[in-house]
Amino acid sequence: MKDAATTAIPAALASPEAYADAVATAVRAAAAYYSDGSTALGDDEYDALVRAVEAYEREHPDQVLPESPTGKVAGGAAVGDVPHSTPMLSLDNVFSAEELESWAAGLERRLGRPVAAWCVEPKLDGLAVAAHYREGRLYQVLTRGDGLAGEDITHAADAVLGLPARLAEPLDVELRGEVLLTHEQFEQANAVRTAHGATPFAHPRSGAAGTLRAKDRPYRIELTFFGYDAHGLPGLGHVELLTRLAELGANTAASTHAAPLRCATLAEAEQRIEEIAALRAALPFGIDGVVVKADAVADQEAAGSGSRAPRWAVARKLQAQHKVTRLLGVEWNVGRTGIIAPRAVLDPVVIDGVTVTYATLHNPADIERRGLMIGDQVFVYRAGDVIPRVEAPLVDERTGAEQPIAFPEVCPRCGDAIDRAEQRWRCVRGRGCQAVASVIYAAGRDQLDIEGLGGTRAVQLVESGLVADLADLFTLTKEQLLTLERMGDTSADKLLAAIETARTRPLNRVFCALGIRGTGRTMSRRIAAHFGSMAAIRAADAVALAGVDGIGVEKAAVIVAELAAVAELLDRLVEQGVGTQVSRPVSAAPAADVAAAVTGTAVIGEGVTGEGIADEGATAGGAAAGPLAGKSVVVTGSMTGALAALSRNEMNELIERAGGKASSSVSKRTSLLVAGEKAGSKRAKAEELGVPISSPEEFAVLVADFLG
Ligand SMILES: NC(=O)c1ccc[n+]([C@@H]2O[C@H](COP(=O)([O-])OP(=O)(O)OC[C@H]3O[C@@H](n4cnc5c(N)ncnc54)[C@H](O)[C@@H]3O)[C@@H](O)[C@H]2O)c1
Ligand SMILES: [Zn+2]
Repeated sequence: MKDAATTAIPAALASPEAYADAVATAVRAAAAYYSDGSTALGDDEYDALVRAVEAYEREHPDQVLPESPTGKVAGGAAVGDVPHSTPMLSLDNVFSAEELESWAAGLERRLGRPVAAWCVEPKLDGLAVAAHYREGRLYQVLTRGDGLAGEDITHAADAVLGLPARLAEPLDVELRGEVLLTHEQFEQANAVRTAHGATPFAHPRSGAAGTLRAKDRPYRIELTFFGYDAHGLPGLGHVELLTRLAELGANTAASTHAAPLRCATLAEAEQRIEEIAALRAALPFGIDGVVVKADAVADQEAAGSGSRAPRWAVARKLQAQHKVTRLLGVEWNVGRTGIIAPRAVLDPVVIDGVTVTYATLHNPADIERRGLMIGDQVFVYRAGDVIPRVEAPLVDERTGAEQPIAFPEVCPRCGDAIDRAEQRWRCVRGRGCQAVASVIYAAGRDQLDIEGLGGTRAVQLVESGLVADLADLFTLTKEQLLTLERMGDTSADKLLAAIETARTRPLNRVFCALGIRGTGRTMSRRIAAHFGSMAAIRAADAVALAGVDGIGVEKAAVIVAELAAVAELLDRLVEQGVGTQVSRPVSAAPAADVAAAVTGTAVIGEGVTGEGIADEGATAGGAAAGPLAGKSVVVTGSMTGALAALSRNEMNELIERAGGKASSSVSKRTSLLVAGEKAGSKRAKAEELGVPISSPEEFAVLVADFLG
């Protein structure tokens, strides 16, 4: 698990002025945060700032400013006028396993004995409320406020799911817990708000805060309650208390995948923290940490509480999933089906350990609803592997220099008209929009290598209606070609011959020609060698694809989806006998000779199904044996001698046919560097690491059998 607050921690505060500045910044941020969430600081930055302030105050106790946020619930920024029965406290934070261990050691020193048991539960990212029941009926709900007194928000209670108006038993109790908007409730809330002409919430927590405090809204927004504390149910350990809350009819985190767990040792607790952190992206609501509590009442009472936080519980913070950054621009990309999708270009920002540069904006209507402008400070959300998204602009932070976002007038790829009938805009050509681009790509040297099929011809073929996709190329007749302008007898014959040659290109080239996202030349070679036939690739699910070296679960899912989108094209290619070759000797000879050489290699027929193919394919792909078996080979510089005519891609294919693995960078694990003329830094690196180096001529001898 990545540790929180590793980014943007301010340097230690060096002077009273720097300290005063930091305090002022934190106070401003907290005021914004607890009112409407419009703070320009991410939680990580805020926490780092407060830690710097704390460190300074430890060194200079005489200089502590009265407005300092340290030691106060809500950093002193929230208020209330209804006193609480007992203070509603905050939680102390730890940011790493080491800090958690030293916190636990401190607690056990204070107790003078080991903690009897721990409870580990999600830290729900909403706001704390106290719900008062008399004879089992809910009569008052309060916010945390400054911890001593809160605001009365009873009016909002009936929109809070999981907070029953009536308990299962007629008790006088006070339930405490978190109110939040689940991801789904957040989306619904913003849909409802924009439908009413209101600005969308910047993120779920500020949405929950705003919703609880608002009165007389013309629409209803549902929220969710998670109970984790109570007054009036004495003598129960924490896990027992949670069970009791559920019995009474309140929702608790026990109803989720990240259920609270009682752990006998701190090691077990740490493991549960990891588990909950790993579940984070999949949970239907936001969490900003994991809470560790001493479970036993005796331990809790003996430890007691400070003015800001209990001593028997601590929050292990996770990195924030919302960050503020600047919207630098908007790009418009045209998808395979002609959908024109806007994408935000961001000032790069690290979210949960990953640098985010682009974020989805869904569709043009979405941009308008959110009222985004270029140059805006925006909230960006990223959870796990999902595509980051822009949630909302920080309107208060505008300087006046922001520019409106320009929407395209015509299709940014083909220049034809845009169909704006749906929320998602689309090029009027639909899939055809991409035809020219994809035909040119497919005909490229590293794909099908069809000579004479460059830009002008591709446009001509598509415009004439003869070719709508790759498969159509293989049904072209001479008569059809002769109808095209500037197409004579000879050029038609030449083009048809080049296409015939392309029909026998090995599977990896044909697969690469499809232009599936996430599968460049290297990945296409691996996929072809792994599956052995187009039919097997087409039948592969995400699990099977994830079995290919270098394809993770996430990428596998993308490839499966893309393959499904071109399934019909794949079938037509197979029907036409395209891509049924597994491998061929690479040759510097002209295309006609290559075609002749192909007949000597393994050919896997179409229509064969099942695992047999994959095995055969692996052998035919040469991965199992050969002079380079088990070796990782890097090529650099320009090739000479027998290898002179090979492109880098062909060199890589050669390496893999000879049993090796082609790689692009030199490391300790590199077995051999093939260094041609003008080899530079890779050669130096190989020398430094003691990696064997061979010349192109020596290498050609080594793999002579595979050269054709
Ligand atoms: N970005 C900003 O500008 C800014 C400004 C102020 C505060 N903040 C954020 O708010 C945090 C401080 O806020 P805080 O004082 O509300 O503390 P906190 O949110 O870090 O922790 C205490 C709160 O956690 C909640 N909580 C959630 N699940 C819980 C559980 N299972 N058991 C017990 N409590 C649970 C309760 O509401 C409790 O009051 C900061 O660490 C920072 O991340 C950010
Ligand atoms: Zn178009």
